[in-house]
Amino acid sequence: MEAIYLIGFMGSGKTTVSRELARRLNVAVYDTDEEIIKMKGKSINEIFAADGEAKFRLLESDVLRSIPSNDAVIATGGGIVGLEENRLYLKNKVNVVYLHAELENILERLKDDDSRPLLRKDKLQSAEVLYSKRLPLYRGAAGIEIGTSGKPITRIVDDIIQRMKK
Ligand SMILES: Nc1ncnc2c1ncn2[C@@H]1O[C@H](COP(=O)(O)OP(=O)(O)OP(=O)(O)O)[C@@H](O)[C@H]1O
Ligand SMILES: O=C(O)C1=C[C@@H](O)[C@@H](O)[C@H](O)C1
Ligand SMILES: [Mg+2]
Repeated sequence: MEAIYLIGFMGSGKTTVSRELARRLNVAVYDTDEEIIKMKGKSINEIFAADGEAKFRLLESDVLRSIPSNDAVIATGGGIVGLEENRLYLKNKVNVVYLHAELENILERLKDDDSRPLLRKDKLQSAEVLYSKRLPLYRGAAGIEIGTSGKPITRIVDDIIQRMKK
């Protein structure tokens, strides 16, 4: 099976959906954020604070390329589409799924979660700017778009399985 790459904004459900989707398809699951956390032995907040976002992006790009592109579901970080080299890498993959959620839903999902350095409470205005900037990048990189607002995880997984190419 060609790997399924999940892309989308923070809180769109990539990590949550990837686990259930991999379980259903009986394949391995990877998460670029988790791989980076394991590699560095630090949280994303700590990596951003100590090394800066640019360094994190380089690591993320390396990690994306190190993950097998067969028999796997891959949850990516919300900012993976920031670098052109990653957009081009994903463009060549068959199953790139953009999980779409309205910003309003995202902020509600993440209101008690402070693990994302680019979505701090004092930065909500910039979240809107980032969301608008990223939207066309996700849509440009993905061959499949799945709406997630108001949908339970099992339904999102069903929708992906129905639309994936083998
Ligand atoms: N369809 C959904 N309905 C309701 N809550 C959801 C849905 N999808 C995800 N969530 C919740 O939103 C939160 C964030 O989800 P998750 O960590 O999977 O997002 P993510 O896309 O991996 O974000 P990031 O880019 O920051 O890694 C979790 O608490 C999760 O339970
Ligand atoms: O959207 C983003 O830029 C990010 C999303 C998360 O998955 C993490 O990769 C990190 O918090 C940055
Ligand atoms: Mg995630």
